[in-house]
Amino acid sequence: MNNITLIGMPGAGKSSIGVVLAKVLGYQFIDSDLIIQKEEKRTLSEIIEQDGPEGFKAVENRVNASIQVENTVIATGGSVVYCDEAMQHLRSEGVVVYLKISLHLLSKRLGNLKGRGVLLKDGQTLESLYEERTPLYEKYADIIVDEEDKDLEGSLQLVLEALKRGEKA
Ligand SMILES: Nc1ncnc2c1ncn2[C@@H]1O[C@H](COP(=O)(O)OP(=O)(O)O)[C@@H](O)[C@H]1O
Ligand SMILES: O=C(O)C1=C[C@@H](OP(=O)(O)O)[C@@H](O)[C@H](O)C1
Ligand SMILES: [Mg+2]
Repeated sequence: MNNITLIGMPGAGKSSIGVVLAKVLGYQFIDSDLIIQKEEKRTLSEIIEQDGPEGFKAVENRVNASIQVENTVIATGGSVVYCDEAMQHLRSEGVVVYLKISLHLLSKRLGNLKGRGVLLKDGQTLESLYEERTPLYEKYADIIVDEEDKDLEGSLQLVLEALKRGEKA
């Protein structure tokens, strides 16, 4: 209960903002990507390579749906919004914050998508992935924080302010 779950595109800052957010609030921090790796005893890229995108989503759903923590900031992987059971669970255990970043900024921030292990269909562009996922992030978000063009500290402040206001999407 009382968890803060961060969702958003890969590179939006869920992992890097999440750990500092937890420090500021006196919360614990977990990154569900790291839990997946620990439980599977494989890296994310190994899981994607060996099990394919659908296999990875099944693992991602199972692991995220079984997270049991309190007063914890949870940084999820960008593809968790394909996992409805996991998202319903995370929503029931606290507030879900969508870290929104513009496609323009994201393209500048992200280098090699494949190298980062992003779940792309063959030939899919970042733009098409962004369009596919945006409605899903919006659907599951209680709060949407637009990072605009802030640095990490600036984005963190925006998240803290939004949480304080308790803005509902
Ligand atoms: N305003 C910002 N908010 C968050 N991260 C930022 C920001 N500006 C630059 N970055 C950089 O973008 C990257 C975000 O990566 P990461 O935290 O791994 O994202 P995610 O977990 O959402 O994939 C980091 O290298 C971080 O330093
Ligand atoms: O968006 C994606 O398809 C993915 C994002 C990654 O996490 P980050 O969002 O933390 O980069 C990781 O879960 C996996 O490689 C797939
Ligand atoms: Mg991350």
